[in-house]
Amino acid sequence: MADITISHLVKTYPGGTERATDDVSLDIADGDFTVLLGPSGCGKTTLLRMLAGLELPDSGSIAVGGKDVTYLPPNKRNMSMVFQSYAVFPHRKVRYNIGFGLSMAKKPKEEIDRKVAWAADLLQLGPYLDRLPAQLSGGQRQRVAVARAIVMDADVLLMDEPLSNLDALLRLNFRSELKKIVKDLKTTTVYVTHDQSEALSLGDRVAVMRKGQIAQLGDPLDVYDAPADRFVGGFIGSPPMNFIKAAVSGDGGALIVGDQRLRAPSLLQSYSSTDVLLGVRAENVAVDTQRSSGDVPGTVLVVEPMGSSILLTVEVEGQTIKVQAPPTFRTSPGSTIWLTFSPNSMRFYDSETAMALVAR
Ligand SMILES: Nc1ncnc2c1ncn2[C@@H]1O[C@H](COP(=O)(O)OP(=O)(O)OP(=O)(O)O)[C@@H](O)[C@H]1O
Repeated sequence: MADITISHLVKTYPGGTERATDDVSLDIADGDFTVLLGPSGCGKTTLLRMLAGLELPDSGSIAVGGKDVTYLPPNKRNMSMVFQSYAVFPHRKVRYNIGFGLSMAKKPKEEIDRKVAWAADLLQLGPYLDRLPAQLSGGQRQRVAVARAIVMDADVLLMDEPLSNLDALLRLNFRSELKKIVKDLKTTTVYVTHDQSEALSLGDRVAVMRKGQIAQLGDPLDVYDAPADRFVGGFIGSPPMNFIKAAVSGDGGALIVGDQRLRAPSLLQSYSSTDVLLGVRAENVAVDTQRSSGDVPGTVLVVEPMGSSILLTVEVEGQTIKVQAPPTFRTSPGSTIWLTFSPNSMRFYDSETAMALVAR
């Protein structure tokens, strides 16, 4: 069993004024693929490096399989790490690079050969085993780094932005390959990225980090569908979630957006006479050129055909939002269109704290 229990990890770098991780606690089940996601500087690499033993926390603890590893050196933790920079030895052949960790661990040659062949096969590196890294493409070099990590039979696989040096297409292809490989291996994996689409596609769970803390932890689709606060809604999704200033009527029955009154969901009944933020995803706004079927008028500012949809920038009651219209929808800048917010996909946030409203 290689479940991970992270408890109250605090880390401030020497000379730093802010905590790089600020009381982070996280439980990761055996075999789970957990993604740490967040903007630059939010502390995800620091958390990963503390898991690896490359940094020590000021306080808090890390247990793997029930064993406290907080202050163990990296080589005593049975973890493998894949870095963003590949970190392959340039003057050594692919074969040597993949088997490096096993050689260091003084494994028998026969075992090293067998595992290198297995990993090379899995990552389609068989034909390149006798090449030098410089004779490989970026994607192939990244595969070598992954192969080197998986031959180790580690309890935990740690990956720090492993796809960030690849171009967009390669990244997309390798992402799905990586997902399949890690799923087959069933190794507990912690993966750091600032790319929200990578987090959504790869993770069993995603921990969205902000300023050294976990802002939300959950199934990627749940986090996408119901962000815990405005920060998470704005960070996950492309385009980000729309946040529209609104108010609840005095009787709690209506949601007021500018001059428009919409039926308020039952959640809002206990928030009568309160200013709220309405959160709605671009794909959950229906559009029509006719008033009859729409609730709220908007003025089209920008029309961007995306192939499978049309992305509209629309001004609604003095606020700008993004709307994803079907590819057949025809409009032009300056036109008035009618919008309907799908009731089940409306989310509500406190207008001051920007935290999701809960039933009360
Ligand atoms: N070696 C270091 N010395 C001092 N401060 C550091 C060091 N490494 C990171 N920090 C600081 O700690 C905070 C968290 O950094 P960290 O690298 O963990 O963030 P991150 O989310 O991984 O960012 P990125 O995506 O840019 O790598 C930042 O404010 C950063 O400036």
